[in-house]
Amino acid sequence: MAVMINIQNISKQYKDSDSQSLENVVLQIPQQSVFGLLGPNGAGKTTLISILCGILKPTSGSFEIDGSSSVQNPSEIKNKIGVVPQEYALYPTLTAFENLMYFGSLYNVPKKELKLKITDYLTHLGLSNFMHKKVQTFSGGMKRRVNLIAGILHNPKVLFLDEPTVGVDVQSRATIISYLKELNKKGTTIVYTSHLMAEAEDFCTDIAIIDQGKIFIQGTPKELIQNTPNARKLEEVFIALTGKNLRDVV
Ligand SMILES: Nc1ncnc2c1ncn2[C@@H]1O[C@H](COP(=O)(O)OP(=O)(O)OP(=O)(O)O)[C@@H](O)[C@H]1O
Repeated sequence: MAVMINIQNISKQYKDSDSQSLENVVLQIPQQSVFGLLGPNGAGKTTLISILCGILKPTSGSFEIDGSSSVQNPSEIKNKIGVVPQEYALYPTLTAFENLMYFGSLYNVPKKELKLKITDYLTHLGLSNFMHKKVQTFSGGMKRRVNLIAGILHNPKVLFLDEPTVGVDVQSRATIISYLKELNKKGTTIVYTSHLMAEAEDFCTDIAIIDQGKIFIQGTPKELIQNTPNARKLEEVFIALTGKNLRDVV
């Protein structure tokens, strides 16, 4: 197995917190996998993804992406990854096209190439008729699709998505997942978080279940189901490992 992301003993404790949000996380994410990072609320998924994207610094530990080290070559990593955050990162008063021209220019994609790409991606994701409309008039599903395009304009080798289908209708979700599958087929490694177990079971080639900052288990959906007594689907594996207790914290 060729490894795309190698995570070595990452721990994270936020400044104002008395417990660790990640504790000695060790993970290997295979090249060209669709890797699902699953866990209950507060498990540490966003924290881990934010560290891998360079948005947060770990308290200890390091990682490599495509052979580039987070300690020695963080700027090399920046060019290899794309990020689709949970919150919309779009300017509401700009059009979809203007938003994407802005995000593409941050990665120095040449203007002519950028225009062609934006038109192509918006068309593929069913938004060709809305290209020049302001994003503030868009539905949640339309914003999610523009948010996704913003993360892939520079052809990243690895794409991180934090709950890319949250709050969207069935149609938008199907469009997003099938587009991501196409990207993956062409070579992009995808790391994604979700609370939707059926979606993850269908979409992911590999899964890690995280809870209270620790990785519990890693494997293909099939392996995880086969290795859990009486489980027929991923949701049952998830409940068997993480329990039924609510994870509300204030
Ligand atoms: N900025 C912060 N300061 C202090 N603690 C934080 C901060 N951000 C997250 N935490 C804590 O770190 C832990 C992990 O949070 P994180 O957001 O990574 O979980 P998550 O798995 O992404 O949850 P969700 O599914 O709700 O998005 C939680 O206990 C959370 O309260």
